[in-house]
Amino acid sequence: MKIPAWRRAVIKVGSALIAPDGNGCSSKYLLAIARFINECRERGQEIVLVSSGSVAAGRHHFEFEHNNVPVVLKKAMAAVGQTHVMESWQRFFDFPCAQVLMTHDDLRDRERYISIRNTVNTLLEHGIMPIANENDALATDDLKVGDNDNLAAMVATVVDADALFICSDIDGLFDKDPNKNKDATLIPTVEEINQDIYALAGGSASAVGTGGMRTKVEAAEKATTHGIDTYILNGRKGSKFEVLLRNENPGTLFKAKENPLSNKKHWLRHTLIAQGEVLVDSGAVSALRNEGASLLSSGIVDIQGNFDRGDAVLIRSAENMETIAKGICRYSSHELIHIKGQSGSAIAEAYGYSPISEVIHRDDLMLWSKK
Ligand SMILES: Nc1ncnc2c1ncn2[C@@H]1O[C@H](COP(=O)(O)OP(=O)(O)O)[C@@H](O)[C@H]1O
Ligand SMILES: N[C@@H](CCC(=O)OP(=O)(O)O)C(=O)O
Repeated sequence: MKIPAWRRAVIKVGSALIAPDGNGCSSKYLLAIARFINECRERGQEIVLVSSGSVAAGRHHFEFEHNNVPVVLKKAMAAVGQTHVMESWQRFFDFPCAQVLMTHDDLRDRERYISIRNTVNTLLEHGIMPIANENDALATDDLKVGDNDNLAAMVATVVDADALFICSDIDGLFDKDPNKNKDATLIPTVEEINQDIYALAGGSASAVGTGGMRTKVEAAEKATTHGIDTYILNGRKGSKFEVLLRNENPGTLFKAKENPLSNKKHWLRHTLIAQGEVLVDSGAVSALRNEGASLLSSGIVDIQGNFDRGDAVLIRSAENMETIAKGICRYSSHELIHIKGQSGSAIAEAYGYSPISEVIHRDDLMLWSKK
């Protein structure tokens, strides 16, 4: 069966392919990937590469105890390794490549998110191939995406790709970890990513990989809800790229959702991290779910966590703790403690000012589907 046609794709290449020995870059597996990229470009298709490997490529410059690499050393490895990663890729191409480094902090800020999109689009318009990676040399844990599978899915949504190819050291998603189970079988197509699919996905077995299959399924969920077909394929096998060039499924295809989320709703759902929780009463739950209403202060029962104005929060039912929605809150947690449960007029009377009545405006709110 033929796979859906695509015009713009993100290809994610893991560390195990770039630095298979965990010590410097190797062209062993990159040649076949580069050939595929060249062929796609000749066909008029656009490619954005998300390349891991900066830490693995920079390791050999440092001395360290193998099981205990300090974070500061990893960042230094990434800084020097990133130049090797770029050099490695550029050698294969007659067209220029451009380095685009980002952190999660850049993606959750709406202006910087749009700025990344504009830069990448401009590079593509000029025939330059963007090569993205996390800015590991600078980012601290709370500013990071942390793995390049999720980063690649975010990049794919930023640039409105039609396809995401995750090249790994394994043929695709199996019904159990094939590195531990000889009888594992490949799942060629996933229509719906649910808890059963997550339950199959284990961690990484390699010394250089991050996240294993779990982060790949998370990435597939992010991308497919944006309408992007997502594939996991074995980047160690050059034949898999020939399969792709014949428009056939090279591994596991996670099918794109037919009714993708809008750009802003997707960003809210999959990129922003909730900084706290707002517990609401049953009236508010019903107004949010059934009437398309904004969240007003009168429906708020309790607040959990510390957050600032403009942070994302989860809205949960105080009755059964079910998550109802995620939204951008116009008040800080400290402000909400004072105005929770009160109507606009009561607040005006008590405090002598008229607050904005919507704590979370409808346009800044993303409903969860009902259990
Ligand atoms: N159900 C599964 N199907 C396939 N691979 C799995 C599964 N569960 C865990 N894995 C592991 O995930 C690994 C791929 O992830 P990872 O090592 O992070 O690679 P990469 O560097 O390409 O991101 C596989 O080699 C395999 O050991
Ligand atoms: N940003 C890191 C890679 C993180 C990562 O997800 O690695 P991998 O699982 O090999 O794709 C680096 O360049 O070393």
